[in-house]
Amino acid sequence: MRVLASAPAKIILFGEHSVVYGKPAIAAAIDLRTYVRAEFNKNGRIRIEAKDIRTPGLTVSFSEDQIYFETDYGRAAEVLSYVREAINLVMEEADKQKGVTVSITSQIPVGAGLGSSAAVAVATIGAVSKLLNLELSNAEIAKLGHKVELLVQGASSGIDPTVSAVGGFLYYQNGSFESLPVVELPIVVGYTGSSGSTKELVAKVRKSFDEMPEIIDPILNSMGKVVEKAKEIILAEYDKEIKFELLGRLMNINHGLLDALGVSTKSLSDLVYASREAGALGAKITGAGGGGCMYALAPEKQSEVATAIKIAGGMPMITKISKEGLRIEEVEK
Ligand SMILES: Nc1ncnc2c1ncn2[C@@H]1O[C@H](COP(=O)(O)OP(=O)(O)OP(=O)(O)O)[C@@H](O)[C@H]1O
Ligand SMILES: C[C@@](O)(CCO)CC(=O)[O-]
Ligand SMILES: [Mg+2]
Repeated sequence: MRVLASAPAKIILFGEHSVVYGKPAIAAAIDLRTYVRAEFNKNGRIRIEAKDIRTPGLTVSFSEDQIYFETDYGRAAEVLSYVREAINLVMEEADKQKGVTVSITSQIPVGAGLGSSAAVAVATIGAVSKLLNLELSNAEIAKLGHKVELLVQGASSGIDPTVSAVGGFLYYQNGSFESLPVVELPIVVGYTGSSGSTKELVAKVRKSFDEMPEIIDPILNSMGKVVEKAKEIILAEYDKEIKFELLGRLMNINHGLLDALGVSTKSLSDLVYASREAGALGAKITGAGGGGCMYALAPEKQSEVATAIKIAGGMPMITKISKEGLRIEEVEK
């Protein structure tokens, strides 16, 4: 038997980082996907084929007629830890230990704030649980995805695996979520081309919080307030124009607060300011930061903002919200 599952990337519209401290956040699944194929194998081992992930810790040295490869196996194995933990949790849940081969292909840039870790965990849990005949709802898969992120990262709010499993537009707080009506947002995502590790960025914010709680706590509280206000605006019966203008202002405030937490970089802020100058109503980091992506809200200015992002050295992506979360694509008996 073979199963192919897929799960989407996400953008965090408002509230990354503060969501780890129990504040609310708003996120949407987008139309970039990670595909995971799972099948039984005969050798009884877990085999992971990650087709588009770079191997860290690889050193190659050349002499005239020979090539030497040295691998830091610890670092190479670490990169697959989201997939390994996802497979282990499903096997524990099913109370079965089987030889399974998992093969991954992904459209989502890695470490770029678009939830590649959550998508790979959710698609793996989806494919392997179907293979083992375990009937799990998408909400249960989201919980297992959250466990995977906690095991690998040490800290995670759970918003990324939840939005990847459930899809659509979500308001999330402390493990509970509410689906919001899908507003077609005219956004442009800008990718700096560099990456940041969520585990390290969440740890960096934690360190500042522990060292200067009297300064960091009010910033996190403000972020929570920005999210509450954004939800109010999304649900209000305003004209689109007013809605976008207000949401744009809140995005700019949220970006400033993220910068104050120390998770922006020069290239991220360059893309943010270039987008605003090209007519975006708002622009901010999306995801953990430290590199990766920002997004801009640019009604009727999407192509101007995309060009400005390109000129500022980034890679623009015009994406749509994906109503669908985890999807079982194929089951071959
Ligand atoms: N296609 C893939 N195959 C295997 N592992 C992957 C794949 N994509 C992502 N990962 C895992 O996820 C890690 C990146 O996760 P990380 O949480 O740091 O960034 P992100 O999820 O892309 O961004 P964010 O968490 O800010 O949304 C990679 O180092 C790797 O361990
Ligand atoms: C930085 C963070 O808030 C979002 C990463 O996409 C981490 C988390 O919520 O687990
Ligand atoms: Mg992640």
